[in-house]
Amino acid sequence: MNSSSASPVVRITELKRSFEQGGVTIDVLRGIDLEVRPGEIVALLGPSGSGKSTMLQAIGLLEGGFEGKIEIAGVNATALDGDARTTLRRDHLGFVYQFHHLLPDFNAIENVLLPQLVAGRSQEEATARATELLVALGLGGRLDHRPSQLSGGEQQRVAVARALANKPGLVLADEPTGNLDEATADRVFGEFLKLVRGEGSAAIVATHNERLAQAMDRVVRLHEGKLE
Ligand SMILES: Nc1ncnc2c1ncn2[C@@H]1O[C@H](COP(=O)(O)OP(=O)(O)OP(=O)(O)O)[C@@H](O)[C@H]1O
Repeated sequence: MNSSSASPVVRITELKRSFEQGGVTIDVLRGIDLEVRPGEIVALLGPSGSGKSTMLQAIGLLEGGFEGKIEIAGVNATALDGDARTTLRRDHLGFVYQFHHLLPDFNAIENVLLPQLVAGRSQEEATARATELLVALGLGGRLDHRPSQLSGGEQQRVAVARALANKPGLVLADEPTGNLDEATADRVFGEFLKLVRGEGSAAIVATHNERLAQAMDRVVRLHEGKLE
């Protein structure tokens, strides 16, 4: 089956999200439709405040309060209860944020192991997978370093390895290199793309950076609550 005929890893229909602030309603997402195919890497561009993070949080099943439909791997997530959503998220989604959110008391390999153990993988299997990913990201010599003993670029690489650990069909990345200097951001972003492509995962990557966006398979733009 080629990727154009494969069913989408995510399908969003008429996604809407508003916030009440001081008695005023702000309509941030005003009806978003998007389909992402397996292995497709989509850049989500838009100015600050346009709703990129809000959209990723909805797709990541991290927040309620929206209208519309979100299907992940063919499952209508909007119809699920909390536990079933958590399982769907764990089995199909990986997350990378602007700040690494690694656990400070655990070293690199443990940070990548933990989500796999939660998903029921054996310690041996999880260790092998974590090592494979960290080595692929050039961190073979940093496996037992804690986040505070790593550079910013290294911390983000560990966060990338953690996001991919459970082989998610879809990675959601919110400004994944936004906290790094330009040269480091370019390097880490290149490694991120290579690894995601190698793994065959799809991704939606929110960014301000037009140049990084052009390296992806497709660019969509958020403007006044709609995708262009
Ligand atoms: N919990 C909330 N309560 C009220 N308003 C919110 C809340 N979360 C987001 N907003 C508003 O929604 C709009 C979109 O925010 P969002 O963080 O999604 O934008 P963004 O495109 O990711 O911006 P940036 O690129 O600066 O991260 C903003 O105007 C923001 O103030």
